[in-house]
Amino acid sequence: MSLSPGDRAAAGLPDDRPTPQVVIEPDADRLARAVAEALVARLAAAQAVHGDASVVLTGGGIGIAVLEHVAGLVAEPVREKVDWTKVDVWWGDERFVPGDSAERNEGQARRALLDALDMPDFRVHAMPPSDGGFASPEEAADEYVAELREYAAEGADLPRFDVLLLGMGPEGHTASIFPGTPAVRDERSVLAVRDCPKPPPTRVSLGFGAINSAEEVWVLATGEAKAPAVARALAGADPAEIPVAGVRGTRATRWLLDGAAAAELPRAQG
Ligand SMILES: O=C(O)[C@H](O)[C@@H](O)[C@H](O)[C@H](O)COP(=O)(O)O
Repeated sequence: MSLSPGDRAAAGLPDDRPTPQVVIEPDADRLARAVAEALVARLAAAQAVHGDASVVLTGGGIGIAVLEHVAGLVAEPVREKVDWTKVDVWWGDERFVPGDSAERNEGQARRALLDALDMPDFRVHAMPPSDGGFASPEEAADEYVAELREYAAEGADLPRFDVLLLGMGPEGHTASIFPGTPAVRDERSVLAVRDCPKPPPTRVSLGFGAINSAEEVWVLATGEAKAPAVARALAGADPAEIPVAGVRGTRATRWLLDGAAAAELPRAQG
């Protein structure tokens, strides 16, 4: 019998998920290009098995750069094997600001890629904006819980996530789970986040339960400012202090780094 990671933890058993893999590209642009190619291949493979595919997007510089590179691949149809009408797009976190704000991860992703794809609206699962009919981030989080459930298999709360992309901050935050905040110990799949140290302060985020349900979790990091947190996370830091240390896919966890972000890893990893 195979136990879920949560059941294993409750039974005091060690985590049996695959060891994280580290991939290092020389610079941010080559990293974004390599991740874009890997993402297209992963989504095509998921469609070959399931008929459809799903990806969870992140905001942040490298997350959006990856989408721009995917848009470049889409423009080269010979290389592109994804049926974008059969890809569900979710978000790992979102800023609770008006829908037309430049701060929205959704808007950035639309401009970088989604607007260029022929995707049906029902496949694009943006987290609600502050002017979207939900008075608070708590209500917006509840709405996202309901949307996730609607796309889940019978009896489940979460749909299948084939790939979940995450950025990270220099202090180790990921999605909108920040060090030392209540979110690090919150079991719910979607969280309202207030007083976020990185502006804007009010956000909606997936929690660890939802993030770690993904088949593959890909952590993207570039630049020397991220190097200390990358090294601490991969050395097994407490997720309450370095939240990105707490992310794991059920089938794979990949740390996709540029040389600067990998600079403080021990030789065997870097
Ligand atoms: O809403 C956000 O701010 C992001 O989702 C956040 O988690 C981001 O991915 C990291 O802060 C990395 O951002 P950079 O790649 O821009 O450093």
